[in-house]
Amino acid sequence: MTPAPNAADLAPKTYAWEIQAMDLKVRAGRKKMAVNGLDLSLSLGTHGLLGPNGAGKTTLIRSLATVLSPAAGDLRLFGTSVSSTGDHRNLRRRIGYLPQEFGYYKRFTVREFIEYMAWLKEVPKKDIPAAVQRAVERVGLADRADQRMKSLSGGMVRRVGIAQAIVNDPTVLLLDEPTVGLDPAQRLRFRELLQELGREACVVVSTHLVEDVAAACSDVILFADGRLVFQGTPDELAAAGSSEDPGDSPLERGYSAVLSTSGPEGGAW
Ligand SMILES: Nc1ncnc2c1ncn2[C@@H]1O[C@H](COP(=O)(O)OP(=O)(O)OP(=O)(O)O)[C@@H](O)[C@H]1O
Repeated sequence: MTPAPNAADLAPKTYAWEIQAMDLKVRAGRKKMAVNGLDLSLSLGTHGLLGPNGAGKTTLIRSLATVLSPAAGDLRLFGTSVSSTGDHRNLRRRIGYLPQEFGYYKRFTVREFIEYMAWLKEVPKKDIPAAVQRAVERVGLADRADQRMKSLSGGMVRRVGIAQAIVNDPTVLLLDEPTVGLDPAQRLRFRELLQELGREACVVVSTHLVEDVAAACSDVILFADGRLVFQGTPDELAAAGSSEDPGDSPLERGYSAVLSTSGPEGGAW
C-alpha cells in the first residue's frame, strides 16, 4: 500500500523566505559574538557568502544548520522560528549541510556512507537507494560508489560531502567552502551543479573564491566582522569597485571597495 503523504508535503508554502534572520546574534565559543546583529532574507537561488577570514561565515552557516543556537534576535527557517522550537528534526529533514570539515567512517563505502546520512535525514527507507544513486551521479562519483571512503582522494571526499548534503533534496542547502580540494574540471562541474540546485533550493555557499561566486551565484552576501555589509547581484558588487581598488577582476575590486568602506577594520587583512 502506498503510504499517505505527510502533511508537510501537501501543505502549500506559507512563508515568504526560506531563511530569515532578524537582528540575529550568534556566539562562537563562549564570548565572541561572531554574528552580531544580522538582518537577512533569502529565498530560492544560489547565494554566495563572502568575507575575510574570521568574518563569521562559518558561525552563520552553523546557526542556519541549527547546530548553533541564536544568542539573541530571531532566526526563521521555512517561516518557523528556530528559537521557539526545541525539536529541530522537522527543520533538519529539509536542510542539507556540508561543514568545513566533516566526519565520516573510513571503512564505509561511498554508498554506505551516503545511505547512512539519508537515514539520519529520515529519507523514507524505500526512497533511499534511488536518492543515493542520484546524489553520487550528481557529483560524478557513480563509478566510485562501492569503494571505501579511506581509498578516496581529498577532492573526492569533498564531493562525497556534497553528495551527502543533497541526498535528502533539501530546500535549504548550506555549503561551507565546498570547492576546497576540487581540481579545476571538478570546480567547473560544481558551479553548474550549484546553478542547478539554486533553481530548486535556497543555497548558501561560503567561499573565498570570488570567481566561483561570479560564475555560479545569483546574489552575493558580503559579511565582515559579524555583519552584513553588502547584498546584491555579482554585477552590483563589481560596480562598487574602481580601477583604484585591489583585485584581479571587477568582482574582486568591488569586494575590496565594499570592505574598505565597511567600518574601522573593513579593509584589514
Ligand atoms: N570556538 C571558538 N571560540 C572562540 N572564538 C571563536 C570560536 N570559533 C570561532 N571563533 C571566532 O569567531 C570569529 C568568526 O569565526 P568564523 O569561523 O565564523 O569565521 P569565518 O568567516 O568562517 O572565517 P574563515 O574564512 O577563516 O573560515 C573569528 O574571530 C574566530 O576567531
